Amino acid sequence: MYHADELQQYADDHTSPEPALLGRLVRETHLQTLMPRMLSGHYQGRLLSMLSYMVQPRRVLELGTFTGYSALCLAEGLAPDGELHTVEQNLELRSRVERYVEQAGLGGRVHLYIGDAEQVIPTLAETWDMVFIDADKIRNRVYYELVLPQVRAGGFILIDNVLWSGKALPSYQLKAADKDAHAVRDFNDFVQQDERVENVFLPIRDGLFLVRKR
Ligand SMILES: C[S@@+](CC[C@H](N)C(=O)[O-])C[C@H]1O[C@@H](n2cnc3c(N)ncnc32)[C@H](O)[C@@H]1O
Repeated sequence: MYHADELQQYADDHTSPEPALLGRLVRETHLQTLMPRMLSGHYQGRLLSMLSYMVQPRRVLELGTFTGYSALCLAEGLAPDGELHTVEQNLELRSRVERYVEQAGLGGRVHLYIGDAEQVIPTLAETWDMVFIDADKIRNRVYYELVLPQVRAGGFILIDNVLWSGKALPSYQLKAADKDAHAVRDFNDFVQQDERVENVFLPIRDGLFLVRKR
């Protein structure tokens, strides 16, 4: 048998390197933000990029931009006329995201909205090929129900942190007051019985749900 850390190291070592621009963004995020571990990082970022190249989406929606790491990854595989729309509630993150979007040559194709995702989603009159839900986990279900009608049949919703540091697992003794963890568990169980979609739970990093609208 092998240790989980060794497995992750091996997977990292056999995954294409992080583009230099993203490496700079990671460094800046660590130096200048309070919770740098929120960004997707090398391994999951390369997976998001790969999924984007596979789908070649025309319209991507992201909820929870943070410093823009996953947005840049998801934008890599956009169709030639594709656009990524990303929503972030923290105004202080705006200038950095916009700077990196420009440096990535994605100006005009990545649209950042500053505001609460629940308020912004209904204002976006788009049909999404791909949605990445990575904001406040307690509202995963709210976001899922808001975006699902806007996702095209056969389109994808990805949801991050569905393991919630292992607290999603039934053997973990959850405190009644741990509302985030209960919400993540309830959401995961809900998706599993939702006949509108097909789903695969990937136990990578902090858990990534792949959901396809039927
Ligand atoms: C886990 S981080 C996103 C990480 C980013 N997707 C990445 O992989 O690099 C979550 C972000 O969601 C934002 N957020 C939390 N609640 C939100 C809300 N209601 N509406 C919009 N953004 C929100 C937070 O400010 C934070 O920047």
